[in-house]
Amino acid sequence: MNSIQSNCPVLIPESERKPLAEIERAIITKFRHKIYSPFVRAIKDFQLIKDGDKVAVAISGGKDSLLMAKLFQEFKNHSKAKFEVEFIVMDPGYHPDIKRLLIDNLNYLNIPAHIFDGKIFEVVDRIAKDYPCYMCARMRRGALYNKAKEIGCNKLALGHHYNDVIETILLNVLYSGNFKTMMPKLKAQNFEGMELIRPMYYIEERYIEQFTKYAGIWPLNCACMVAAKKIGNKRYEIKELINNLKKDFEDVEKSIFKAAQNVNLDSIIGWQKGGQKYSFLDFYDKE
Ligand SMILES: Nc1ncnc2c1ncn2[C@@H]1O[C@H](COP(=O)(O)OP(=O)(O)OP(=O)(O)O)[C@@H](O)[C@H]1O
Repeated sequence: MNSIQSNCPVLIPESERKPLAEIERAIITKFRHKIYSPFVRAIKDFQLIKDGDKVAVAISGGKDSLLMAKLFQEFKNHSKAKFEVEFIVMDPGYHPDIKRLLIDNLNYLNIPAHIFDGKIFEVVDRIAKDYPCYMCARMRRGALYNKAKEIGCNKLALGHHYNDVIETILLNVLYSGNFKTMMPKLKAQNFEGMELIRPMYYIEERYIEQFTKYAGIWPLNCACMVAAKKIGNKRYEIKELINNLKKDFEDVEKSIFKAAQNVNLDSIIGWQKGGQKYSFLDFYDKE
C-alpha cells in the first residue's frame, strides 16, 4: 500500500491551465447547457437546497467534485437562494504527491476547503483487505457526515453524476438481482438532521471530462492506495457494456435512467418499502 497506482484512465488536459476567470466564465457560457443548467435543474426538480441550508460540498480532488465545487460557487453568485456553502476534503491517506496536486488545484481554483485526515486507507488495508471498497465507502461517508456536522452544515453534497446513476442501476440489476437507483437526495440514517444531496444528477460524465480538459486541470484519478485496479473493475465493465449497447441503440442511457422514474408497481412481483417486504399477492385479491 505504498505506491500510486497507474492503471486508471487519465484525463489529459487540452492545454495549459486556463486563467481562473476564464474557467469560471466557461461554466456559465460555453458549458452552460451541458453543465450549469442541468446542475440548477436538479437542484430545482429534486428540491435539493432550501433557504437557510448550510451545505458541505465534499471534494475528493477528482474531476467531478472539483467541478461541483465551482458550480456551487457560481450558483451562489447567480441565484437568489439564501444558503451557505463550506468545502470539505477528507485525506484518506493520499500519497504525498497526490496530496500536493490536490492542494495545488484547490488553491488555483480558489476553493477554500477544510482539509482533514481520515486515515481510512491505513485502517481499511489492515482490517478489510478482502472487501476494501465497501468498508472504505462506509467509513468515508461517516467521516464526511461528521465533519459536515462539526462545521454546522445540514447537508452533504456528493459529486455523483448521470452516468454514475445509470451504472448503479445496471450494477444492481446484473450483479445483485435487484432494482435500485442512486437517489438524488436522502436522509442520513446515523446523523440526525443531515441530508445527502447529489446536485450533479443530470450532468453527463463526458461533459465533465470536456470541461476538465478545456480548463487544463489535472484532477486526481483513482487515488486509492488500497484496492488498486481490483475494484474499479465492475464499474469499468458496466461502462464498457453500456458503450457497446450504445452502438446499436443511441438512447440506451436515457432509457435506463428513466426506468427508475417510471416503475409500474402493477407489473412488479415484489418490492421493499421502509425495510418491509411486499408481494403483488398481498394486494391481488383485494383489487
Ligand atoms: N476523500 C474525499 N473527501 C471528500 N469527499 C469525497 C472524498 N472521496 C469521495 N468524496 C465525495 O464522494 C463522491 C463520490 O466518490 P467517488 O470516489 O465515487 O468519486 P468519483 O466518481 O471518482 O468522483 P470524483 O471525480 O469527484 O472523485 C465524490 O464526488 C465526492 O463528492
